[in-house]
Amino acid sequence: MSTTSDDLDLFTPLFKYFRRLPEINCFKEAYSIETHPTLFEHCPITLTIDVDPSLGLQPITTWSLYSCKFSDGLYFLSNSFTSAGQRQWIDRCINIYPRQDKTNLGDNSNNQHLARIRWATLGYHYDWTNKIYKQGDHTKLPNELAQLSETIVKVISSNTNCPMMQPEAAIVNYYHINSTLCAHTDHSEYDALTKPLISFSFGNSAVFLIGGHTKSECKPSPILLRTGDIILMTGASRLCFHAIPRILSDPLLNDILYTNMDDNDKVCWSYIHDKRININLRQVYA
Ligand SMILES: O=C(O)CCC(=O)C(=O)O
Ligand SMILES: [Fe+2]
Repeated sequence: MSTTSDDLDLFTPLFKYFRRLPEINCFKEAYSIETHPTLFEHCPITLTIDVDPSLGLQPITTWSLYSCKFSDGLYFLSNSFTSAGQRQWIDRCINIYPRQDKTNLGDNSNNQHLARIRWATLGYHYDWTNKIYKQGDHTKLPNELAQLSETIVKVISSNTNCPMMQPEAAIVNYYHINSTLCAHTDHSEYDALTKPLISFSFGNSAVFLIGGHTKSECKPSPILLRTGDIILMTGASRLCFHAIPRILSDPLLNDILYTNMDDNDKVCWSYIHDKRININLRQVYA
């Protein structure tokens, strides 16, 4: 069968390109406010609400919100976490969230297998084999995670046309330096597909590729995600193909996160210094 231009896969070649590109070039070529300022449109934040100090966030006046001109409905938010706040979220992802049985390892209640953890699900658990959520397969979404995503979505939606979202399911992804995440869309949220998906990055950096609704619709755009960055997928971007072709070792990570380490910080640093953690949250039901 011949391949027509309509079904030409534009995603995989770029995935392979970033998979192999020297790290220094990844930092230059993946879009960031510093390297590609014209691709981001600054959205002034006008809402001021009291933010619970336990969420590890900076005052809202310091947050920088941008809409991404290369992907309709995609928002990028930086400068919203304090360093101590990021350390606290990394600590939870290392010491609390993986201690349960909904992980790639099954039961990890004693956290003995942390080095081999790849994902943990919270709230409604995603069934990776059948690509569904089940009403009965549910544990409580940790309060602090629900509060964090509600706070951020509230601020973003008050300044954009992004709808509000009730967080019901979270996936925590753990990446080693050589890990990748293949191209996919997140479409299992039944009747909540008009609701945004929010995604937090901690630890080392990543190249995040976002393309179209099919792999052939458009060439994907590469975004640089660093520790503390947040992206929100809403509107057209909510159902776009995306992937992580590359984790990048961030030379500044120690300075950003772990100056003056106490004993617990040392444990966290020994894990995160060569990893990246992503937490993403979705509404599942209407
Ligand atoms: O690690 C990331 O930034 C993306 C994760 C993701 O796309 C997913 O879990 O569905
Ligand atoms: Fe995804």
